[in-house]
Amino acid sequence: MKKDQITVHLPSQLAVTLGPGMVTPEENTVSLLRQQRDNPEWNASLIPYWESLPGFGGILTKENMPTDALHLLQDPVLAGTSSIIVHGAYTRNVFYGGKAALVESFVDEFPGVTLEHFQHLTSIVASYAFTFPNEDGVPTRMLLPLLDMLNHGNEGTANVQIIEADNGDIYAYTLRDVEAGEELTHTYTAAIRRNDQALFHYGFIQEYEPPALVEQDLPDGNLYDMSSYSEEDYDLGGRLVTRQELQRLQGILDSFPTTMAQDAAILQEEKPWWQFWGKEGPRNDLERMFIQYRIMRKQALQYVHTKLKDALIVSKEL
Ligand SMILES: C[S@@+](CC[C@H](N)C(=O)[O-])C[C@H]1O[C@@H](n2cnc3c(N)ncnc32)[C@H](O)[C@@H]1O
Repeated sequence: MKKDQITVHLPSQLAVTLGPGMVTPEENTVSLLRQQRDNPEWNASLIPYWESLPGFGGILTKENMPTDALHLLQDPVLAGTSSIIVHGAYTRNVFYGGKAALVESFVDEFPGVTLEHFQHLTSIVASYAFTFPNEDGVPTRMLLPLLDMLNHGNEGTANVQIIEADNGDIYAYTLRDVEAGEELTHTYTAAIRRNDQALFHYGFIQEYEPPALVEQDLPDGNLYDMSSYSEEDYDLGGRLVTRQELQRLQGILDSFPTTMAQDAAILQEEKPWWQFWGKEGPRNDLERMFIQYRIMRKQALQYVHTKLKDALIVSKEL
């Protein structure tokens, strides 16, 4: 396909509107469940779409990620008090009626919808939905069949862009020429190029060359916003080329309980089936990813630390 060609055209009536984009995915999920219950014909017409979505365990995000292995991340932010645990608790809290403004009792309003079902659906809403303005210009979250089959590609790599036309129809069009057989990807948000954000919001991580710092390791980084700093600020003459910054990075590196070599060895370990509650050694793909996450994080810190040290030596500050 050539650049600027339409790869998918989704008529507006096929969009599943979930409500305002600025509320929590839990609220959007309650709205989805109500629509499914109140419009059985519409719901039935979408069965092929519902069936195309991942089943239990097929998607793990901050809403439904198991917490017993979070320590493997060696990441007090992701596994700490402001993060995956808190988000999981919020989702459960909504289900158990702790947010009565959303739903007083799931059991009464949605008999048959289990906590597991609600967590799973919320995770899908959080990681599959798009936000576009509705006819009044209000940012609105919606599920877009077909278009949500596209994986994320970082800026510069992604080959399609998704836009909403004035009539509400949604299009994916090519950003460059695309070879036959090439996977189509679009950039969900620029922030996903940082692995803590990718893991938190979408349940995956990516390898980079050169390695990329996670968001929270940049001086003003956090899980919700892009930091105003980047690795280029560690280049010679860059605004992060200071001895204090070198110490800050060293402090983070020193805080890890294992080295990269130890992590690599742990990743290779086969966990005997009887050692289920052992301290280390991955038991499944999720645990493997958690250990890979901490390895990639350390690689990036080490890479940037070396680059910064070299810049300080060249500029005679060290
Ligand atoms: C909107 S869905 C994309 C379609 C999904 N892969 C599927 O088969 O249904 C978003 C989810 O796909 C996965 N995903 C998207 N981009 C990815 C990528 N670049 N690498 C790995 N997984 C990705 C993540 O699980 C993410 O939460």
